[in-house]
Amino acid sequence: LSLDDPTTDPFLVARAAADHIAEATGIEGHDVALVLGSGWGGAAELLGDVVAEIPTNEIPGFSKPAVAGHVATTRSIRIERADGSVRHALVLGSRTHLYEGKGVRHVVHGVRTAAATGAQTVILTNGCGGLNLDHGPGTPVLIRDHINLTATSPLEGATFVDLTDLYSSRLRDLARSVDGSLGEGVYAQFPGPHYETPAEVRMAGVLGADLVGMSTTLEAIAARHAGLEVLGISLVTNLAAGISPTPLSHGEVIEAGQAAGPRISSLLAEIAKL
Ligand SMILES: Nc1nc2[nH]c(I)nc2c(=O)[nH]1
Repeated sequence: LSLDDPTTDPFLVARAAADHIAEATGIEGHDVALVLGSGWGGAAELLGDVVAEIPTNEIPGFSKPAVAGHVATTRSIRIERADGSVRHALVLGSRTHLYEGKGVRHVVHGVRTAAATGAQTVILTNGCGGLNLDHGPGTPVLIRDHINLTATSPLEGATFVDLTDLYSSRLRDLARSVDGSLGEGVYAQFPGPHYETPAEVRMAGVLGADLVGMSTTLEAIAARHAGLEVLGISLVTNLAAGISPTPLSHGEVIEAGQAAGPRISSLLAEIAKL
């Protein structure tokens, strides 16, 4: 059963992955899945008790992490809600970017696996470049809609899927009930791995984008196709190329991401508990 074999049904691999997760964590079904992008790493611990932590590369369909030595783990977290009910969150340990060249099936395997575990909701987070000066580095922004500039799709064959309200307005309202100051934006995914030129950033702005990144849109499409309700949140880690009058230092970008860590981690934990 390999995603790289075109004759393999990718949903069978997701099923095998979900069965492995149930067996390895002892949790039969998960309710919500989280994909933690750059800057969002601290959220898992605030969600609740880590019931189980398993090596991601032992789950069918998840290949070895790109970064040698970094053992990505997938965690099952028990969320106790205010009304005393319990939900299980699956925090996917690794994200495959399109630019890794492993193929789009790998990019969306995590969300397909999440759906196969029984999750009804997926929260996709990422780090991105911002086009608006009022959403500077360190600002979390709710994704209202996306522009997929990857020229590809995770769906195969005549799989026509409506993407209206892809980024659930219900979940965006819930997120704002946690933090009313949260803004919204349109996220454009470029293939990467290079960053945009100032001209490409200007183009993205003309097209209506507020945020530019290299992930999320393909995962969101696959999540919707798999029946998941989607919430997307970006952390503006830097102003996109050409937006800042003064070139941003890398140190400032790292510092802004780290400074935002505690705030966005507690924000995400509060939202996931709803
Ligand atoms: N495409 C794109 N992706 C990003 N990821 C991060 I963090 N910053 C950027 C950015 O400026 N552009």
